Amino acid sequence: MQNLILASSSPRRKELLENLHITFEVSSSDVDENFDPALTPGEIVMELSSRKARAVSMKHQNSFVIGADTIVVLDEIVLGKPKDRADAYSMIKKLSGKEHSVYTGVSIVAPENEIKFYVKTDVVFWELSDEEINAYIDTGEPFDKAGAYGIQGFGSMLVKKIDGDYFSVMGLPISKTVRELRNAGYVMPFSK
Ligand SMILES: Cc1cn([C@H]2C[C@H](O)[C@@H](COP(=O)(O)OP(=O)(O)OP(=O)(O)O)O2)c(=O)[nH]c1=O
Repeated sequence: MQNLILASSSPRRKELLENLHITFEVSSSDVDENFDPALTPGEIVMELSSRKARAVSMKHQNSFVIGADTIVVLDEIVLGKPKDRADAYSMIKKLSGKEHSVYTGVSIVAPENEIKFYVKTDVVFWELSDEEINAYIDTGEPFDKAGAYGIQGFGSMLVKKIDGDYFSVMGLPISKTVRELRNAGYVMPFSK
């Protein structure tokens, strides 16, 4: 029986994997999320996802461990999670009326190998009034999310257009993740 572990504290990533009705454990560990500013966005999210997966893999040998990391990039500036309300306001204000890219990196540490990849999705926000931005922050939704919004919640109202993978914006490109899990040697049981 192969053991699958999601190395993440994100409820969204857990939900996306649960949709497949496969058995897995959740185990996360704190890793240093600082990165070399010379890296490209794709390299950043692959490096951070790999740190998360490798940290958990050290405690669970012979398992398939999935780590992921999501960032928002606007005009080459990386937006992570907002520190406070003012930071959330400033991020959403910058995103208003513009296109940005969401990068999610995934790393699968398998017993024999490690596979890393990233998915880039372009998202366009409506032009937002200060009132709309403040009302959105009042929902409390921005605080644990890269770019200070969640496309799957109230944040869906901010989004005019998306080009790419919706699930990747939510935090895990589930379809490509499954394909790469198979490539890493994991046998997908399509049972309930
Ligand atoms: C842009 C966007 C991000 N997010 C979330 C996905 C991630 O959970 C979070 C980015 O932070 P991450 O550091 O990628 O992940 P995390 O700290 O939530 O969880 P862990 O490191 O334990 O895996 O932002 C959404 O839920 N919806 C969105 O639309």
